[in-house]
Amino acid sequence: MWRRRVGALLLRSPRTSSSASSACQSRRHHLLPSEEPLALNRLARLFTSQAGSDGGDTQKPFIAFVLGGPGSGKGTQCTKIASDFGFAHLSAGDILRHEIASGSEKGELILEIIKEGRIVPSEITVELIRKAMEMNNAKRVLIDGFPRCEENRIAFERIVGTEPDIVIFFDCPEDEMVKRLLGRNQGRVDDNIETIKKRLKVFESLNIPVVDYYSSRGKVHKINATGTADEIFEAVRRLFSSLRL
Ligand SMILES: Nc1ncnc2c1ncn2[C@@H]1O[C@H](COP(=O)(O)OP(=O)(O)OP(=O)(O)O)[C@@H](O)[C@H]1O
Ligand SMILES: O=c1ccn([C@@H]2O[C@H](COP(=O)(O)O)[C@@H](O)[C@H]2O)c(=O)[nH]1
Ligand SMILES: [Mg+2]
Repeated sequence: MWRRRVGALLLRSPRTSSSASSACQSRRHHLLPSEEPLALNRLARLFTSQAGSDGGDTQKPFIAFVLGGPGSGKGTQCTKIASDFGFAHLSAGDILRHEIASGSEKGELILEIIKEGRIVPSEITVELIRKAMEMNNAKRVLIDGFPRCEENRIAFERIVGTEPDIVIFFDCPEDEMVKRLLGRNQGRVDDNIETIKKRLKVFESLNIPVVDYYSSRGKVHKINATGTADEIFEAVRRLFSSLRL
């Protein structure tokens, strides 16, 4: 049942991508039509490998997108959710930084984009996330810091063939986010005031529309991200305890 739906979604023409692509990246970054059957095969493997004890039927993982501005505390809260609620934590930013560290040609392109606070082409990020999901083979997945823009969202839904079950949105004032980022001290190339300003602009103009889209579909859970990490996690804990996982 699930795989049939995946197939239908993958074979669907990308109806909305042309209008969304200009808002995020140029169209040359879309998957070529000839690549789609390959994606379908890979995806069939992904969800076939998750057959549970329900007679071998494929089982879709529970997916939570975790969104919020730079420094809103997504990574901090995801670590806690993963540990208390048994989720795999896939940070899109970490996955991209891992690709940079691998020394690949793709990594060089990613590094230049991250330094400028821009958004990496959708097919690069979605493919890396898809691979990470396949390797994790988890039944509950947090996807931290993705999708960054409408084009990312559409590419994920088309290539992975599903929507998130829920979207967590950490709502934090800009001055607090800037303070946290400048104090993070993890040697990130984008934790400097020039890049932070660009990231905040990109967040407002491209990421908020994704939150609005999922709000209109009733999927967004907004969490006040001010206060201590433990105080915020109390609200997060209440939410996750109320979910039927
Ligand atoms: N509630 C909080 N109060 C104060 N500092 C916090 C809080 N939550 C996280 N931090 C700190 O703020 C910094 C940014 O947090 P974190 O890395 O979790 O944010 P993020 O949303 O993942 O950021 P990015 O989008 O840049 O990856 C870290 O140094 C973290 O320890
Ligand atoms: O889906 C994504 C996620 C991240 N990026 C780029 O990486 C940096 C850092 O991301 P964090 O989530 O803050 O770790 C972000 O500013 C983007 O440049 C991306 O392009 N797409
Ligand atoms: Mg983070």
